[in-house]
Amino acid sequence: MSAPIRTHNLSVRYGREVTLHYPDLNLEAGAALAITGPSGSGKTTLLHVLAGLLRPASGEVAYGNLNLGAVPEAAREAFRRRHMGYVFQDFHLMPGLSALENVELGLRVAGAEQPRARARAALIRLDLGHRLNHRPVHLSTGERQRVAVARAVAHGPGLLLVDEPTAHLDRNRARAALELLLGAAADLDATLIVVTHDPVVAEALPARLDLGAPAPVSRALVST
Ligand SMILES: Nc1ncnc2c1ncn2[C@@H]1O[C@H](COP(=O)(O)OP(=O)(O)OP(=O)(O)O)[C@@H](O)[C@H]1O
Repeated sequence: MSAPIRTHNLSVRYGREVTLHYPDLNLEAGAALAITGPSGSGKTTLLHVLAGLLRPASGEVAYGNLNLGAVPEAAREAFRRRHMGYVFQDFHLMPGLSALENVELGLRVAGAEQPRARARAALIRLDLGHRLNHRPVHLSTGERQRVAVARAVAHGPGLLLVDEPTAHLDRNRARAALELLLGAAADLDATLIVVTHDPVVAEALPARLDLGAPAPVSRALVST
């Protein structure tokens, strides 16, 4: 289920010293947005707020008719598990589990049926059929990333949140990672939000929110 995303008046506070204020977002269902800005401008923090992993000090995040901050934590978590996929910058794979088990675990947590078969299918779709039983330590960085993407998309989320997808990759692999994400989002008809320092990634997405600009730089689908 992909839904429009709207934020209003968002701010986040870390202790007394750091307060981050965000421009309002207004994304149509199925949009693709790059969040850019200098180090420390609050990109990852915004992704965490959009995922419901971090409570803002003020403001609202709404997915369609659901106001994420207004529902109890259990409902927020259930929504996150069913409808969101998150690819962390350093992947957050379980080191003791194989590629297949990592993706399967994500599906079990999401409450999906036939988690093993679906995990296998997701990995095969991402050309990892020959790495199903390898643990992360025995995979290349690009392969680990594909496992992380497979885990994020296998349950069919309507929203895919991705943090620095090309940070660890050379130019060719970065392009492949970008195509992988765009393809996965298109397959799912999902909204894609990507935090990135990489101009190639930012240019490939139709909408951009630049947190470092004096006033937010808006392209299609982002309103302030
Ligand atoms: N858990 C935390 N406790 C205190 N301050 C934090 C915490 N997480 C982030 N910050 C601060 O909030 C600000 C924004 O951090 P954030 O990681 O969101 O920025 P970013 O734009 O993603 O940076 P980078 O590009 O370096 O990853 C920074 O000043 C950072 O030091």
